[in-house]
Amino acid sequence: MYKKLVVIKVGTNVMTNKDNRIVRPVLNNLVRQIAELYERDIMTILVSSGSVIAGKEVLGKAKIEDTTQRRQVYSAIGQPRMMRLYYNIFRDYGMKCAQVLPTKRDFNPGIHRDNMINCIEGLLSEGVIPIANEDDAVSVTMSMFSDNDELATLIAELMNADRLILLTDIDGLYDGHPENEGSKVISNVEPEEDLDKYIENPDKQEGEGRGGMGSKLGYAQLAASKDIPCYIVNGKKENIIIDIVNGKTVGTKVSQ
Ligand SMILES: Nc1ncnc2c1ncn2[C@@H]1O[C@H](COP(=O)(O)OP(=O)(O)O)[C@@H](O)[C@H]1O
Ligand SMILES: N[C@@H](CCC(=O)OP(=O)(O)O)C(=O)O
Repeated sequence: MYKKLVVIKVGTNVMTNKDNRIVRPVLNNLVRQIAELYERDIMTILVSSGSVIAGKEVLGKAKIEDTTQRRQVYSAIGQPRMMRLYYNIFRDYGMKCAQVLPTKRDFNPGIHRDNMINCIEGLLSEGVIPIANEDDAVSVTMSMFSDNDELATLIAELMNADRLILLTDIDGLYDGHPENEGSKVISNVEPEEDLDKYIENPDKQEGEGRGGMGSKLGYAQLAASKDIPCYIVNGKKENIIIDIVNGKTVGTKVSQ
């Protein structure tokens, strides 16, 4: 069995370059660190975005006009591509991974929730890394998470994780516009702190992910309020996950 459980969420922006192409070395680097944790008996549940952008890479500009249907189609094409990438990289590290695609209603108390716990527990007990993403192919409006930061927080809570790590494309939460020279990363945040004034509204194109720093911080604070320390850190940095687990001060830590 394992000693600790960590939930790691990787956003679309982390795994793509400025042309919105998926950068494989970023995924390699992520899996390398998960494999290192595994050797230390720390199991990971990976929550990975990327299916929409992976589908867009294949299909290009779609003829479908309805934005919901377009997202469903991109994701249905992209999700198996993401899993093929992960499957191959995990195999290179001598590890196994598996796919879990929940919708929001699966978290309501009841049989779906119990089944999901059962499956994830089974995978972890076999040393298999569960990779979760929202089931974008079937979840629309009511059954959608606001974004994968919400999914990661719900999974961390569901599985009593010891830590939640939200990998993004920036060093943490800044105390001003991230591009202003004077802005600095806030190292520690408490669950009840109101930091809305620091959040810049996102301007995202289709496939570039959902949410934004505001919702990320909100979910990090929610996890922290349930006694799960959460880290908002730059997933493009080489050893960021290992640094957190080794107790280094990196990015923004949200905790009680
Ligand atoms: N105060 C802030 N500090 C840091 N980032 C911020 C802030 N306000 C807005 N942002 C934006 O939030 C983005 C990260 O959120 P998001 O795009 O949702 O990431 P992800 O795709 O990883 O979930 C950053 O790239 C940055 O442009
Ligand atoms: N489920 C979607 C991503 C949704 C999402 O939350 O994206 P992001 O803000 O990049 O974490 C996908 O796989 O493309």
